[in-house]
Amino acid sequence: MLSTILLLLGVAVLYCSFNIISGLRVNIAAAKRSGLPYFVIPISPWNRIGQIFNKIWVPLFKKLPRKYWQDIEFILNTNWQYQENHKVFARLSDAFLIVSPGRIICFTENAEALHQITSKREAFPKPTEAYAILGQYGQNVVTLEGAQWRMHRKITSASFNEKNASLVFKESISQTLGLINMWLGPDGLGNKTFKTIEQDTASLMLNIIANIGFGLKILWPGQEFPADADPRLAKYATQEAPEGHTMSFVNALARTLDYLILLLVVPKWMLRIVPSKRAKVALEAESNFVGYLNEFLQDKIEDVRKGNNSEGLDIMGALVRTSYGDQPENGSATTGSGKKGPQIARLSDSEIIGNAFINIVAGHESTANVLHFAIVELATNPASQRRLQQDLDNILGDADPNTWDYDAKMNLLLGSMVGASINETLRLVPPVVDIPKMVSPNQDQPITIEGQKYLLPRKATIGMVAIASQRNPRYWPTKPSKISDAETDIDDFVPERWLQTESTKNETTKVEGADTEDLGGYSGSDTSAQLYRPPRGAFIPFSDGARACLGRRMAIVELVSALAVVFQKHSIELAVDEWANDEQVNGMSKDEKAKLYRMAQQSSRTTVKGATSVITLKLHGNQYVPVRMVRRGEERFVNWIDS
Ligand code: HEM
Repeated sequence: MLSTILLLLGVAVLYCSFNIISGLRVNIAAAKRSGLPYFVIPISPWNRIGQIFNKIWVPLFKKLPRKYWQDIEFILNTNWQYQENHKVFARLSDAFLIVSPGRIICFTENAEALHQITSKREAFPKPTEAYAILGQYGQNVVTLEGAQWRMHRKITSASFNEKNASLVFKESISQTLGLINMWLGPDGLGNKTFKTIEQDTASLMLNIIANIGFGLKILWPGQEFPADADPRLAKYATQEAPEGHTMSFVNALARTLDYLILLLVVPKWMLRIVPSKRAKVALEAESNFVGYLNEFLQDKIEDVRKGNNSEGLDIMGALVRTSYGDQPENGSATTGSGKKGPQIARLSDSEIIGNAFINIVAGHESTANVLHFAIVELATNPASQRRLQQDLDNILGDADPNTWDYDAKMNLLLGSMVGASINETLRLVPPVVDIPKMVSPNQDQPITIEGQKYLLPRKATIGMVAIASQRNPRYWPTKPSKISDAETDIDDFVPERWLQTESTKNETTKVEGADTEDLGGYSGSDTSAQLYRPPRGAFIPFSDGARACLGRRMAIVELVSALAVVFQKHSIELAVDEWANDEQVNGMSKDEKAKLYRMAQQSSRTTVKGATSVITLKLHGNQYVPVRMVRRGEERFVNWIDS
């Protein structure tokens, strides 16, 4: 008996070893054919099990002679895209392959290559398995490919139009005024240190998408539920758990997002039995959140059946109408099943919930991260903050934000330091650092870099390392760094670089076989015509092509309005409490204050460098940059530092 077990084990080990070795040989041969530099690694950096057992196999791998791992040591760090970014490509090549027995990954930061990849959706589709985490509550426009994706994209994109962008502008202004009230405190004077800027910007963006996208009114502390609002929506608004729930809607969503990976990776039955507080909170949050979404779905079905229409993007209404309305939504007409007559595409309830979930998540976390980093960077770089305020004075004067006109002001703001600061933040700390694609399984695909053709192996995964091309000095105007001994300021926050318009580097090469179908969503440029235009492919914080971000115009409008409202009448300063209290600061000379602020600037820059990418790039754990909001004219530092 024992010998049979041993024999079977031996055969299994031999079979696995054979598969590993032959897989590696096939992949190395394909990598050689590609013409790109390649590096061999025993376990793919995108292998989930490899990631979990990182601490075991990596030290073993490093026991091999240095020459086998020194070039690719960076890849063993899961946060390398943000920490190393362009430096890796400068050392290795604009595009290179990482070859393991199970997979080939092509990492590239080359703008020409990135432009070709995003322009040809069928040759370079999405590797849908990488999106499993976002499909937990139902398949949706982010997690699908092919004909199903096309159907979801057409249905969801209908709401993202320019008419709704002006509603987003209005709502963002009103919500940001609510946030400012909270930051200034009950006496309205501000100048108190707060450490919650990341959570607060997340609340702001959640309030905006919940209201404008779903008609849900979430309240700031001290606000009351409007008397004329639909009473069915009151339960989403409160900070307390309403009847039938053990957590408020906002809390359930925030905790579900915190534990999204845990909820995906660990089976539910295991989470139920393990004696862990995290597991308990994760399950409670998820059950509350899914409960809210289901109740919301039922309310919307009732509305659609009664013919009630909501204002705004009404994303849930658009989704529900495809399945429960008489008329299919724009573009959802055919599934191409080959039967006579057009087939009406209908989303299942789980797909409706999946798309609602993805729009709430995608619609608030990324935008909140960008606003958070933009405010922190402007506090860290007072000269840029002052220049931004000058532009705001010229464009808006001291007009009440509630009277700002979208058509008259939006383009002016986009072409000013406001647009420049948003772009610079997206360049340096984009929420998505590495956008995954793959080579179609049918055949190898050619790409051209500087006139040279390369052949990307079929089925290879692609990492479009946006954050590296966005820090490649070849594509950007630079000057010597003012804050470090680096040769250029490419890694520094310098929004002023966007104000240089004389560049001629922006000619776009025509991509042969590029997609031509209009699949909805905003098709204009991400950057204002008044600002620097980098070469196509070098600036892709929202990705590009048919699968570019659906919400990019909405995000830009939210960010422009929020920054304009915050800085029109207020300044943001880094808090210095760690080194001196208010009384000590008041007694300091200018030189002493400048020295003090330099310490805060240094500390802020170090904290921002510690951001990590878990779904999106942000400050995880207990990291934060403490700041103060003050009324303009009452600054202690930012009205003169670095002048
Ligand atoms: C600054 C804010 C944002 C950034 C940087 C951003 C970035 C991105 C990126 C890089 C992608 C492509 C992801 C991939 O291919 O894997 C994407 C897709 C998407 N984003 Fe955004 N996003 C932002 C805000 C928003 C907002 C506000 C919404 C909606 C309200 C939204 C909805 C979506 C959707 C639905 C997709 C999937 C599109 C498709 O695959 O067809 N995003 N976003």
